[in-house]
Amino acid sequence: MKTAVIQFPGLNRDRDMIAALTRISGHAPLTVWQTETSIPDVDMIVIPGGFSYGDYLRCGAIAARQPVMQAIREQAEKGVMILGVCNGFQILLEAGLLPGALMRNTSLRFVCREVKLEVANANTPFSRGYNQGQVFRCPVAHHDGNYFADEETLNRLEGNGQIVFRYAGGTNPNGSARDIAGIINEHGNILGMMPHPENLIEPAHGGSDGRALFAGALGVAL
Ligand SMILES: NC(=O)CC[C@H](N)C(=O)O
Repeated sequence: MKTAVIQFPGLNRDRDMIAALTRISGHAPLTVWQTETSIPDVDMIVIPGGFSYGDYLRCGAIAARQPVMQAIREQAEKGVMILGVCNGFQILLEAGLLPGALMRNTSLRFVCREVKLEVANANTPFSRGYNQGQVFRCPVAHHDGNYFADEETLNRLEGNGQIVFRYAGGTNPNGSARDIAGIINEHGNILGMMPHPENLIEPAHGGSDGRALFAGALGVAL
């Protein structure tokens, strides 16, 4: 399984993502800078978290308009798996690759803590490493994680099984509609999620609940 990690100025979780992908797949991902207009053939492209362009304008808005996004769009159309985590999720929304928006947390504070996630749909390439309904631990760290979409869109996401992860056990940290933590596109190859599974993959992190996401997506053993 070959992977690529996209880099924008201001991201800070790219190193964690590269480490997670390397440890779990056994291969270092390619790194692709935002000015590239093509992406070599890989099985999964990851947009990691952080503060691209200092979160100016809106989180992810400037990154979403850089040249590499056209290349991501082309790969997505070919069916390549695209994963956006946190700022990566914000970028996918700003690029129109996923529906809805991420607004300021209802607390108006940056929230850095652990939450519980429930697998609302285990039948996707990104969640197949978990069981349907499984609840697992995952860290979050963001100030704009409050997922919003109009009722019609929320109903459609729900009806199609496009809500993949939900905050569980009253741990919704940001006010997201219907406790949404992660959604997938209709075609089933683009996933955006606010929490950071790459930060809980080995005992030194205090647990390895995030590992199944990558192992499942990459088709490797846990
Ligand atoms: N960890 C992250 O990716 C943070 C995303 C974004 N900068 C926010 O705070 O909402």
